[in-house]
Amino acid sequence: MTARNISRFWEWGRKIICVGRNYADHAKELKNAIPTEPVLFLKPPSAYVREGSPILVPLYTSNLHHEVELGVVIGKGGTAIPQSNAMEHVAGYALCLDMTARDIQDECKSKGLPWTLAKAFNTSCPVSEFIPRERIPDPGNVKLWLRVNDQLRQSGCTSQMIFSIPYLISYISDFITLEEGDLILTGTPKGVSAVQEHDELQAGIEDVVTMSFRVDRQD
Ligand SMILES: O=C([O-])CC(=O)C(=O)O
Ligand SMILES: [Mg+2]
Repeated sequence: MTARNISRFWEWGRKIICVGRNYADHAKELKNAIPTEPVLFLKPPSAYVREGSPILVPLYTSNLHHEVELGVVIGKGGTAIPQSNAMEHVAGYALCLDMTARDIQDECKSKGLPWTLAKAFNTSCPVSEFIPRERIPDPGNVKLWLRVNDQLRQSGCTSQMIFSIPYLISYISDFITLEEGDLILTGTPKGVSAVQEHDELQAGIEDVVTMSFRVDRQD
């Protein structure tokens, strides 16, 4: 029997926990209040898409947005993890996109309904290759960027996060047990905008990784 390899965590079928409004500049651009506690939502493992496969625009949206985010891959599970030990639970990182049907999210927000169809559809979580934690010694200070058809749309630094990675791991694990292979999306900086069929998205963590995805309409 071969041991499972964390570097293909997206094949493990574990959960994807997303943090929203973790950058003040992004909360402001969508006219949301700055949160006093992390805003959490989930994506299913079927949301994963890897380079080489397209991001598919759901048929029900006419305003699909990109959100570039640092993803944290859990290496050691736990419940009620103290902040002081939190980084021992991290196996590594991945650059992620939190693809969002903004029109559907707006409708859900105004009706007080959950964001599931806005956030959790197939291909709503493009991910880069796995980045072992040694390659990002200070995850609280890395630059993220995203370009659409070679135009810079998002550029931010994880130092702008409202809630730090150790805080998020500790907070989430108080309510949702973290398991090896889980992924935490840590929120997006400002600059989110719409993408169309045939667009090319390129994103990167400065000096660490780049990835590219094409946008296609669903048949
Ligand atoms: O949809 C939103 O604005 C919330 C979110 O995911 C983020 O801030 O990254
Ligand atoms: Mg997001």
